[in-house]
Amino acid sequence: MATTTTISQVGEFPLISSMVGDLTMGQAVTLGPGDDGAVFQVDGSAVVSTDVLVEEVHFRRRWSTATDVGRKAVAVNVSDIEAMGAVPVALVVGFSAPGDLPASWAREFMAGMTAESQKAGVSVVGGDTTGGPVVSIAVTVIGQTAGMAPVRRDGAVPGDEVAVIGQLGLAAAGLALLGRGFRSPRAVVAAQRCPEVPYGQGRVAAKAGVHAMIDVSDGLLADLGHIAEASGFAMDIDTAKLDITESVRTVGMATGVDPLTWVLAGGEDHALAATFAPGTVPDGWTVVGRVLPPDEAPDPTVLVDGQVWQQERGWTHFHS
Ligand SMILES: Nc1ncnc2c1ncn2[C@@H]1O[C@H](COP(=O)(O)OP(=O)(O)OP(=O)(O)O)[C@@H](O)[C@H]1O
Ligand SMILES: Cc1ncc(C[n+]2csc(CCOP(=O)(O)O)c2C)c(N)n1
Ligand SMILES: [Mg+2]
Repeated sequence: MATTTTISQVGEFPLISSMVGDLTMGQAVTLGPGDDGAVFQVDGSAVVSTDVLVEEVHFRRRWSTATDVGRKAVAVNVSDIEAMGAVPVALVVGFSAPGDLPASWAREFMAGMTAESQKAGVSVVGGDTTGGPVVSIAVTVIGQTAGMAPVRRDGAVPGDEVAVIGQLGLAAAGLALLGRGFRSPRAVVAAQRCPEVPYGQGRVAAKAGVHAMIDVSDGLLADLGHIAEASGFAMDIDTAKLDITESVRTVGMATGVDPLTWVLAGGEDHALAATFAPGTVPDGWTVVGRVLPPDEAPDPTVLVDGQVWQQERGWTHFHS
């Protein structure tokens, strides 16, 4: 019977060597993995963000390959740097796993991180590896402002156009499918395994003078709600302007779910949502609503077709 080599059989330091062996460093990196710290240059202010992925909470090993999880760990982190209008530079990864994890899983996870890092233009410069009860991944990403002000959540003003770029609803539709034991349509399942982050578009928005921006990790309404609250103004989303992808409609029909609920409240697509002065929305972005003056809507909330949305607005941890 074939046996699988586990990470406990390999041992901590040989495991680390096998995980970092194929990493390549970008030009800004002067010292990569191997010392007590990594060293790299940033242009302007450093922008830092961190995101944790926990097995059975953010992914299941029977739903996603190690490569998918590695790619997702990079994508969800770089997405926050995009949302700040900054440029990603470096990542560090905390990796915990049970001793019986196949060593190949750990190596393929790093191959996924490497592939997505190359797509996003960022280097994995270091990390930490420990034992733990389940696979847990904590990635910290460092970006640079490179001559532009960081884009915050509190800059929306009445009259702004609310616009999005990237996918909406696919990852949630994919989760619904995987949870029911299906593996197709492929596009939605792929989006749940790893989102298609619109790399570079955060910077495009910053150059266009975007007023406020966020990445859609929990759900469009929940995340736009953070902009509304931070800025102190309400927004109205016009559902007729939302693009509901054909595959999301198909999954909705098959499962008896209104696909609009995934587009409005499904998390994990890591699209970008932002507000712009009228007429300044960059090419490729879709205008889906507007920021309202206080006399039209006094509470800083997100309305849907002018009405209060009575259903879920997005994902929250710790819900029962
Ligand atoms: N344990 C913590 N300690 C300090 N700050 C935290 C902690 N958890 C969250 N924050 C901060 O609270 C804010 C909201 O956190 P959250 O994880 O919701 O970030 P997000 O960007 O909205 O989501 P995502 O990372 O999924 O895109 C962020 O500024 C984050 O840095
Ligand atoms: C096994 C499994 N169960 C549920 C989900 C759905 N899910 C988990 S976290 C999250 C929001 C973003 O998280 P965070 O706020 O931590 O960035 C969503 C929609 C999943 N992906 N896998
Ligand atoms: Mg975010």
